[in-house]
Amino acid sequence: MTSPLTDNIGTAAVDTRGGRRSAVFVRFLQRPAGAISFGVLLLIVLVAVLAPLLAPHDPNLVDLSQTRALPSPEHPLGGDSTGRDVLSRLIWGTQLTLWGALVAIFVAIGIGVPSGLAAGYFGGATDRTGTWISDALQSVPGMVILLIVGANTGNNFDLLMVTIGVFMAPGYFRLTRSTVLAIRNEVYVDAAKVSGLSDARIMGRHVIRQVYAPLIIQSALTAGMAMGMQAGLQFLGIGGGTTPGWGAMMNEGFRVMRTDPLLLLWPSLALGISIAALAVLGSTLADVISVKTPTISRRKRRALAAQRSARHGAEAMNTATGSISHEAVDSVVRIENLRVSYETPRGPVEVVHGITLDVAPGEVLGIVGESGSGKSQTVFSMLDLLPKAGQYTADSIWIGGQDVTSLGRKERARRLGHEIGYVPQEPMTNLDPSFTIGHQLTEPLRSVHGMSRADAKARALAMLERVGIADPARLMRSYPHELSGGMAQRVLIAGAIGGKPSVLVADEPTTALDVTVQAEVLELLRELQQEYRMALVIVTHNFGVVADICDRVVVMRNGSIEEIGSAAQIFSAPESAYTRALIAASLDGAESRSALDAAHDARSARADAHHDETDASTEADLKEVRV
Ligand SMILES: Nc1ncnc2c1ncn2[C@@H]1O[C@H](COP(=O)(O)OP(=O)(O)OP(=O)(O)O)[C@@H](O)[C@H]1O
Repeated sequence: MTSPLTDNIGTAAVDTRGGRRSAVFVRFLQRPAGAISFGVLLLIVLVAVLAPLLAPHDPNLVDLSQTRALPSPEHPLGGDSTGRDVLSRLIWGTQLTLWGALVAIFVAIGIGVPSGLAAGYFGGATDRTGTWISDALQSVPGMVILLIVGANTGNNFDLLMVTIGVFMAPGYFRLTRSTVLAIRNEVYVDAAKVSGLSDARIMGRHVIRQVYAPLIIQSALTAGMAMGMQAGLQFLGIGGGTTPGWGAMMNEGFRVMRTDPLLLLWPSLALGISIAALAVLGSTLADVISVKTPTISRRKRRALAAQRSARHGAEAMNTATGSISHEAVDSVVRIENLRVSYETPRGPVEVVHGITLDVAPGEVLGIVGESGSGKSQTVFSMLDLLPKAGQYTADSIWIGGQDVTSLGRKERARRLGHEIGYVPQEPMTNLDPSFTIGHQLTEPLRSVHGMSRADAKARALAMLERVGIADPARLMRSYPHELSGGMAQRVLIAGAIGGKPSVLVADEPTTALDVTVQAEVLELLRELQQEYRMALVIVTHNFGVVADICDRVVVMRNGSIEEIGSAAQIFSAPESAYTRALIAASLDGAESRSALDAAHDARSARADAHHDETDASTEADLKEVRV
C-alpha cells in the first residue's frame, strides 16, 4: 500500500536521480513564475559573463562632458556625477554582484552542509556542538562584524563576502541537519552500514542526495540575501573595490536623488529585479518539488467525478469487472463499478478500473492479488479512507442494505461505524501513542454507539478478554509503546468488534507480525467471525490464508478483477492462467496454515516440556538445599 507523501522544503524526500530531476526541471519551467524567473536570472548571468563584450565604455573612464548627462545614443543611460557611463557601470556591477553572491553561497555551503550532515548523522556531542555554534553565530550582530572586517582589511571585497557566507552557514546547517535527522533511520541507511560502507561514504553517497533539492532552494534565497547585504555594505561605502557595484552606484545616486533621480533608479531596479527573480525561483522550485500528490478541493473532486462518470457512462458499465452473487437485500457489502483515481502532476491516473463485488452475511471473502493490484484501494474506498489526492466513483456502494454514496459525510461515517469493523495492516501505527488503550477502545463505543462510560469500559474489557489478553484491566491503562506487535493487533481486533459490526474488514492483518503470531491472529479472526456471525473481508496476498479461512475469493490484477469464485473452485479449477500462476507462486515452498499451526503446537509443547523440566530441576535443587 502506498502512503501519501507529505513534503516540505526541509524534509522533502526527493528522488534526485536523473529522470526525476529533469522531470522536476520541466515542471518548473512549465509554470509561468518558474519560466520568467529562470529567464531573468539567465539574462543576468549572461550579462555578468559577457560584461567585457557588452559594456560600451570603460566603467571607470571619466568624461567630464558627460557629468550627469541625460541618456543619449552614445550613453544609453547617461553619465554619472563624475562623467562615467552609467550603462557600463551597471553591466560591470552585475559581474561583481553575482561574484559576491557566489562567494557567500560557496562559503555558507562549505561550512553549513558538512557540519549539518555530521550533526544529523552522528547526533550526540557532534550535534550539540554544531547546534551550539550555529545558535551562537546567529546571535552575533553580523553587520558589526562586517564593519570590523572591512576596517581591518582595507574593505577587501572578497573577505567581506566570505564573512557574509559564514553568517549564512547556520541556515544551511539547520536545513541539512533536519533533513538528515529525518532519514538517518531509513532502512537503506542501515543496510549501507551493515554492508560495511564507511560513514563518510554513506553520507557522501546516500544521505546527501536527499539534501540536494532543499539546498538548491535555500541557495536561491541565500543569493538574494547576499546581494542585498553586499549592496547595503557598498551603500555605506564599504567594500566597493575598484570596479563598480550596484550598492556603490546607489550610494552615489542617493546623494543626487533630488536633481538626478535616474542615477538611483537604474541600480535599484537591477538589484530589485535580481532579488525578486531569485525569491520567485526559490519558492516556485519549492512548490514544484512538494507538489507530488496534490490535494484537490471538494468542489474540484465533484466536478471531476461528474466529468468522469459522463465520460465513462454506458461504456463503464460494460468494462466493469467482477460479479454479484447475492441479491442486494442479502448483501452486507455490495460494490458496483468502483473506480479509484489519483490526481498526479501528470494528470489523473486510474488505479482501480470499475470493479463489482459483494459479500453475504457471515461469509468470508478473500481479496487476493499481487502488490499494487488495487486491494487496499478497494477497501479504502469502501471505508471512505482514501487519501486526499485520491477519489472514487461508483454506481453504488451498499453497506448493510443502504447505498452510502448518496449519504452525507457525517451520516456515512456513522453507518460505517455501526456496520463495519476495520483491522488495519500496521497495528502499531494505528494506535495513537498519546492515549491509553482504554481511552482508544472506549471513545468510539461512547461517541458512535452512545454507550455510557461504564458500559463502554465493560464492553472493552470483555472484548480484550475475548481476544486473549491476560490482564485486560492493566492493558486498558497501558500506552501503545508498552505493547508487542501481536498484542497491538489483538487490541485493534477488540476495537473492531467492540461495536458488533456486521462485517469485519481486515487489510493484510498479519503482514507486520511474526509467523507464530500470524497463525494465532488468523485463528482468532476465524473464531470471532463464526462466534459473532459477522462477514469477514480479508485482504491478503497469501493463498495459504485463502485456502484456510475463505469461502469465496476475488482475484485482483492491475486494478481489475481477474476472477471471482468459491475457494474450492479457485484452487481446484482456476479459470485464469494468472490465478494459477499466483497460486503456484504463493504456495510454492510456503508453509500451509496447518503446517504453521502444527509448528506452533510443537513449539508450545516444547516450551511446556522445558517448563516442566525447569520446575522439576528447581524442585530438586530446593529439596537439596532443604536437606
Ligand atoms: N497516494 C497514491 N498516489 C498515486 N497512486 C497510488 C497511491 N496509493 C496507491 N496508489 C497506486 O494504486 C495502485 C494500487 O495500490 P494498492 O495499495 O491498492 O495495492 P495493493 O494491492 O493493496 O498492494 P499491497 O499489497 O502492496 O498493499 C498501485 O499501483 C499504487 O501505486
